[in-house]
Order: sequence, then structure tokens, then C-alpha cells
Amino acid sequence: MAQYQASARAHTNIALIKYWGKKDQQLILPMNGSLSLTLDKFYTDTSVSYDKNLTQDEFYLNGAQKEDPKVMHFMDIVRQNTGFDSHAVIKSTNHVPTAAGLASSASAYAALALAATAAANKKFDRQKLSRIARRGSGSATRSIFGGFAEWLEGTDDQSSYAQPLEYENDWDIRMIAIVIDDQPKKVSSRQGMQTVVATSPFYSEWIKSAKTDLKNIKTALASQDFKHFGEIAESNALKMHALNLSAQPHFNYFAPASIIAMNIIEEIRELGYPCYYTMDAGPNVKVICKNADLSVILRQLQNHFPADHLLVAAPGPGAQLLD
Ligand SMILES: O=C(O)C[C@@](O)(CF)CCOP(=O)(O)OP(=O)(O)O
Repeated sequence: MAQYQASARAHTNIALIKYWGKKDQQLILPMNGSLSLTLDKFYTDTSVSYDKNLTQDEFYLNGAQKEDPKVMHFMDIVRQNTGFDSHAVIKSTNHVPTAAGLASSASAYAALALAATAAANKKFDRQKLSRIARRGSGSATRSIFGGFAEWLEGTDDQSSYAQPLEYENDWDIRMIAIVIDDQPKKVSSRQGMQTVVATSPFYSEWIKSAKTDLKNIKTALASQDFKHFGEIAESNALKMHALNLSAQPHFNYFAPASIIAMNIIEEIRELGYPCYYTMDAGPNVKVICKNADLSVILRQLQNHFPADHLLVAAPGPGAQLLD
């Protein structure tokens, strides 16, 4: 590895128990714990090269230089953690089908946390990397790990980090991302969750319900009870979106095709094929199913969606150095 240079790859994760509200904006501490699956198909590669002659960080995303205050602020947090106060050239490439609209801050900040600390010759443990990634974007906390990961709610900067759940090795779980459209989000996750915390009359019930869901989904995972696992994930996602509909001003992430996709997945389930859906801060619908049922579920979905809008992913690895 060249002096003060490192590259890292981190994969996107999809939450099955959602993070949707902060109790501390600056530290990015969540209102509740969450649980996700890191996917093999979608990832970000990031290189960081420190250069003492730079007076500010330079950030390139997919080859184009970008002014991104969030990235600059994050690099200041990295410098605080490493004690290495040089600026850097940061080059990040999102390996997500552009039409997919799945590019996530999760893989971006997890890859940047690993590359930026490694380039400063720091070998932080995964817990500390998860805490640093959290300061970039909450969901990035979980992308430090592969497979299923739980982001512990915690009470402060030291106690809020993710840890792996070693179940995915035994499960043949798959996720199909149905690409509904790639229009830029009307409401960013950061804005969306701030609005619901401040205005949804259901918010306190959501926190209670999400904590129960997290406990129950871990039991379902441990006993490989796919039906309960899927039911809890689907219900938790819908409760998150109910917060958005009940906020002031209300908002939602649904496109008409999102609702159609949800109804189709329920029809396929009624045919006897266990499959459940989740949705995040965008119109795309993600189907959770077992690999054994993947081909028949894909065939059913291809009656309604173009094959190239159905992206299949399996559990993926944690953040890793590329040098
Ligand atoms: O991933 C989940 O638990 C659920 C969501 O994806 C939405 F459905 C939230 C992701 O929020 P994020 O982009 O991490 O927000 P930040 O901390 O304000 O950067």
C-alpha cells in the first residue's frame, strides 16, 4: 500500500427493522435499534490519498469532482479520530446499476470510513469503524459488517454501533430489488425522519413497536422461521411509511408501481411461495425470499416487470480493504 493511501469496498445493506429517527442529529444516534442484510450485488469502492500540500479535501464521485459538505464534515471527524490532520483526494465509485436508484449512503460512508482511516495507517477494530461510519450516515453503521447486522441503539457515541448476527451462513435468503424508477427522491431520508419525529402523532408508538419487532425478528432468525421473519420485516416497513403519511406536511415514497408491486408480492405469497416486501426512502420495492423459491418468484414478477428491473442479491461481505 502506498504511503498514506488506501482503497476500500463496502456493500449496501437493506434494513429489515428500520432506522427512522434520530435522538441526536450531530452524533447520529438512532431512536431505536435496527437490523439489516448486507447485499453482495451493490457496493461502493473508495480510494483516499492524503497529501500534505492540499488545503482542503477533493472529492470525486463516479469520476466527477463534487462539492459535498457532508463528505468534508465526515473527513474532519476522521481526522479527529486518527489524529492525522492532512487533507486528501477521495475517489468514490458506486457499483449500483444507475437506473436502480439503490445507491446508498450506507456503502459510501462505510467504504470511506475504512479507506480514510487505513490511509492514515490506523487499523481500527470493526466496532470503532462502525461508530465512525455512523457519523457519516446512520445506515453506514451496519455496512461495516456482512450478512445480517444489528445496529445497537445505544445511549451515546461510544455505545451506538453495529454488530454482526451470524445467521446468514445457514440461510439461503435472497433479495430481489424491483426497480420502480430512479427519479431523485422528493424527500431525503435525513429530512424525512426529522419531519416524522417532530410531527407524526404515531412516533412514540413506532419506537415501542420497532423495539418489539427487533426482538421478535431476532428470535425468528435464530429459529430459521422464515414466515415470521418476513411478516415482521414487511409490517415494520409499512409502519415506517405510515409515519410519513401521518406527518405534517405529509409525504410518501410510493410510486403507483410501488403499490402494484406490493399487491403482486402478496398474490404470489397466496400462491404458496413465501415472499415478503420492504421499502426504504424511495419507490423501489425489495422482495425477501428463499433461494429455493427464487426462480418461480422471478417468473411471476416477470409477468409484470421487465427482467432488467429485477435485481437479485444474496448476502454480501463486510467492508474490506482493496489494496
Ligand atoms: O436503512 C434504514 O434503516 C432505513 C432507511 O434506509 C430508510 F428507509 C433510512 C436510512 O437513513 P440514512 O440515509 O442512513 O439517514 P442519515 O443517518 O440521516 O444519513
